[in-house]
This record gives sequence, C-alpha cells and structure tokens, in this order.
Amino acid sequence: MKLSRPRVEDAAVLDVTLNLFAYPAMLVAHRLGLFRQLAQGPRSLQALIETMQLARRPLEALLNTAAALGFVARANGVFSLTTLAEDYLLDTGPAYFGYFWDLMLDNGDTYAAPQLERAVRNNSSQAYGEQDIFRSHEQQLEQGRRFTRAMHSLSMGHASAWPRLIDLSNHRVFLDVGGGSGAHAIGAVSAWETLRAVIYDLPAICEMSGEFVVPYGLGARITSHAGDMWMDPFPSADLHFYSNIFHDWTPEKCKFLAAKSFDALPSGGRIVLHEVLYDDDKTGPFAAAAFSVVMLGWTEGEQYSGLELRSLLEQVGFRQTQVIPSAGHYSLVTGIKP
Ligand SMILES: C[S@@+](CC[C@H](N)C(=O)[O-])C[C@H]1O[C@@H](n2cnc3c(N)ncnc32)[C@H](O)[C@@H]1O
Repeated sequence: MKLSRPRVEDAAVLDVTLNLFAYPAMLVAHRLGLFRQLAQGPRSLQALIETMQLARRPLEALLNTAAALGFVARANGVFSLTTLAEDYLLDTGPAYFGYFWDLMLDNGDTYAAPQLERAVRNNSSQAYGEQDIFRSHEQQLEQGRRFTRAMHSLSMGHASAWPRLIDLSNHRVFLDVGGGSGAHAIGAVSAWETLRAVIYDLPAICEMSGEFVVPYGLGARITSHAGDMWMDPFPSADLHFYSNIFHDWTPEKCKFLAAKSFDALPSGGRIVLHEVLYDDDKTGPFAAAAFSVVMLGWTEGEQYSGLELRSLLEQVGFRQTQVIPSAGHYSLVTGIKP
C-alpha cells in the first residue's frame, strides 16, 4: 500500500470519541460531590484524595477534565472552583444546574449508543421505556418532580436574563404555558412589577409548582391553572410565554399552539417563545443540532430556526415578529396580535 496523508487532520473525529468520556465524567464528578468539596476552599490533590477516598489517577483525570472544560482552576498543584462552577454547580448558586445533570444520570440510556440508534431507526423517543414522558409524570409523581426540578435547573439562569431584553410594561398577565416549576414566571414578575403570572400545566405539575415559587416570596403574584393545552381553554392573559415547549412537538402541533394563543390573546397581546434556535440555514450552532438529538430520545420534537418560528407565528396572524438573542444558547421569538 502507498502511504497517503489525509487532506485534513483528525482532531474532529478523535473529539467525537473523547467527548463520549469527558462529558459523562463531569456527571460523575457531580455525583461524587467533587464540586461540593471544592466549595469549601482550594484543595491540593493530596487533600482531595484523602477526603474523597479516591485513587490519584481517576481523581486527577476528573479534575483535569473539569479544568479543561472551565469548571475548575489548577494553579501550583491546588484546585479551586471557577465562577462558572460556583454559579451553576453548587446548590447555593443562583442557577444550580445539578438537578438537570441528575436527570441525565438517572436516564443514561437516552444517550447510550444502542438506544440512540433505536431512536434514530424508529423515530421514537426512548426515555422512560418509550412512554409519553408528560403522561408518565402525571402517574409517577416522583419522576415528574425530578423532571420539573431539572427543568427549573436549566431555566432559572435564563429566567433572570431574558425578561430584561423585551419591554413588557404594557402587559398585565403572563401565561407560562407548560410552565413547569414556573421558573420563567418567577423571572418575568421579578423584572416587571406590573405583571402577575399564571403557570399553566398538567394537574400534577401544577400541584408542585408552589414548591418552587414560594421560596421566592412570589406566591401572591404567581398562581397556577391546571389544564391540558391540547384540549382545555387557556385562562385570560395578554402575554403567552412558551419556553422549551415548541421543541417538544412537531411543526403541526406547534402551529396548533400558536394559533390557539392567537385566538385567546386580545388585540395588542404578545406571544414569546424561548428556545435554542438553529441558524436560519441550519448549518449550526452545535447546541441546536445536539439539542435536536436530545429531543429524539425524549419527545416527538426538534429544535427550530428563528426563521421557521417567525414564519409559523406570522402564518397564524401574529405581526411585528422578531428574534432576540438571549443568554447562552437561548433566544426569544416574539410577535404581537394586531
Ligand atoms: C420541557 S418542559 C418545559 C418547562 C418550562 N417551560 C421551562 O422551560 O422550564 C415541558 C412542560 O410542558 C408541560 N406539558 C406537557 N404536555 C402538556 C399539556 N398537554 N398541557 C399542559 N402542559 C403540558 C410539561 O408538564 C412540562 O412542564
């Protein structure tokens, strides 16, 4: 055989392999309490070996991976948490993400290659043994609570960011459709004094939403309304908000929801969608493509582009539609009913 040199280097193909290990390693570090240990102050490797009762080799591999991903700083043999880890990986932080990682740890099947292959071949979700996840939550309350807590984990940081990017001063009632823990209702009413909010979700989830809202002292301004968005009417509101909802469903079902909101809103009412968006030509970003793969395992939905969601809102009658980039990988898509 003649030796021929590849035209490009192999980093991208090796990265696919390496990331199979690096990302779950952070879930393992989280489960072992590594970030909690470092919350007590900078620690040497030796001190961590002793307190965590782990051998040097695996512990250092976890720490160095955490350092490479920006969660831990290593200086002169001493490890400490970065701001990123303090804010997102400690349950005392403003936007603790750990419950989302717990959900991933509990449902490792959804990102294991055999299940992913089945999801791809059959175009069917795999979580909870291929059951409809939201119906399961109505029957398995602890499962519903863990999921709702995970969504709260994902959403609280964003809920403190997006409400400042859009003028809601003319609105009075914020309907958080599929609102779960009410994370976004908490963010919206905290930013806009004149707003009150209603969390609209399935009955079992509405019953637990108070657990999340009350600690913020917002029980008087945020109520819940149990209903099924496919068949029950929406309570009266002049602002409909959907976060991580459209990506759960097919384009036809998204259009149904947009039209239902259009019919329910008064003239001047607003719809806001909060999603991780594809670029309009779907060449990226990576986060939207990867999130679509997550949706394969959990739901019947996928990520959409800003162009797709704007056009969907316009098809049902909304005007003045716009896309507003928000925190991290998230954006808002909004429109007004004329
Ligand atoms: C992916 S979670 C999003 C939660 C929240 N909006 C957030 O971003 O944190 C989807 C939510 O939709 C709710 N949901 C699913 N089907 C529903 C239905 N038929 N009617 C009302 N809510 C529903 C679920 O219970 C869940 O709380």
